[in-house]
Amino acid sequence: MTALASIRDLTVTYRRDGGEVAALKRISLDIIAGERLAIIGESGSGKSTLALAIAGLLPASARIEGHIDWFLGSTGKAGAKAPPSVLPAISPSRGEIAPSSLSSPIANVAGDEATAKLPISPLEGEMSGRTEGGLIERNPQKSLAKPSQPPLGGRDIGFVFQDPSASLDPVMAVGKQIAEVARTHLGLTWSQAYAKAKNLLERVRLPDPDSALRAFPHQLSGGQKQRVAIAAAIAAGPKLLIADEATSALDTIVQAEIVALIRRLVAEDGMTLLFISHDIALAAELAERIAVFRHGQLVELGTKAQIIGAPAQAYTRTLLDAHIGLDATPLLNRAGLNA
Ligand SMILES: Nc1ncnc2c1ncn2[C@@H]1O[C@H](COP(=O)(O)OP(=O)(O)OP(=O)(O)O)[C@@H](O)[C@H]1O
Repeated sequence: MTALASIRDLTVTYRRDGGEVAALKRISLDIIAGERLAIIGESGSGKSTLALAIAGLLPASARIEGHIDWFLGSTGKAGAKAPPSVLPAISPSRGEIAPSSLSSPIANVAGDEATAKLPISPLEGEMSGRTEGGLIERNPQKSLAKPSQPPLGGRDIGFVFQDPSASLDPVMAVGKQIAEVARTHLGLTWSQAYAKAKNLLERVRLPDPDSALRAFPHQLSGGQKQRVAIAAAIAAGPKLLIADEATSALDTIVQAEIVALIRRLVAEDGMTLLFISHDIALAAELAERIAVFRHGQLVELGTKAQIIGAPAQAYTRTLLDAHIGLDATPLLNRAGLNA
């Protein structure tokens, strides 16, 4: 097992109303290549902040300490020639990956500088010497590989947000939105990119992909829009797919269908999945490992069986106890649901 990303001592502090909010406190965590890792915790525990930090999408108001080493590997595209712009029509304010994410501000560099850390904070050199707080992963994956170049948002990392309406351009046909990602990152012609978009719409099981290509987001249901957002997120063949509360805005049946869809696509494309949810039952349906966050700290990390069957922390037990229906038949196992 090798790490895709190795997060060390990650601390994120937001400036707000003249004060500071510590959103993440010295998080150390490996994301293993090919795994499905769920991040769970109550509202405000820092889950989204972690996702944004990994994707290099934190706002300028965030102070970042610590570092993330990436190991995109030989099949990684870190060395590939990157086009100058990424998803030009999609802005971070609408919840998508933007040109600012061309490289993570918290990542190491390769080559001779492989062990050097990039400046990680607007207030440079703020590596904390504190040791208290946060759970350090017991058996972090020791990777002998040199860190690779930081990932390119939209190409190496696909991001699916909670609200598909906010992440899709309302005045652009969905086919073009997907094709644009493929064209930008894979260097395809428009006609090749549209063919890819159609194939992706088929893969995410949108009915009538030919007409769906020409549809605008408002003509689609919430679940269909999320399928389009997922298609756009995977259009460039990212190694890591981050789904941040990607099903929370959907009703329970559609939620289960989208979870099933994500699981299928991740398996088909060999992606690593970071699935962020406040819903421990949903996370348990999808994840192989679960990391439990509370108040910006990683309080427990283990396999699904460990976390669900024998949680070590009282907080994890509370989360489990609070979840009515965890023992019920998982929605995904019920008949009639389509991925
Ligand atoms: N842009 C921001 N500016 C200031 N504070 C922020 C910002 N984003 C998040 N926070 C604060 O950081 C803390 C962690 O927030 P975060 O959104 O990461 O938690 P979360 O676990 O994803 O919560 P939720 O499930 O409600 O989305 C919270 O106290 C939140 O208010």
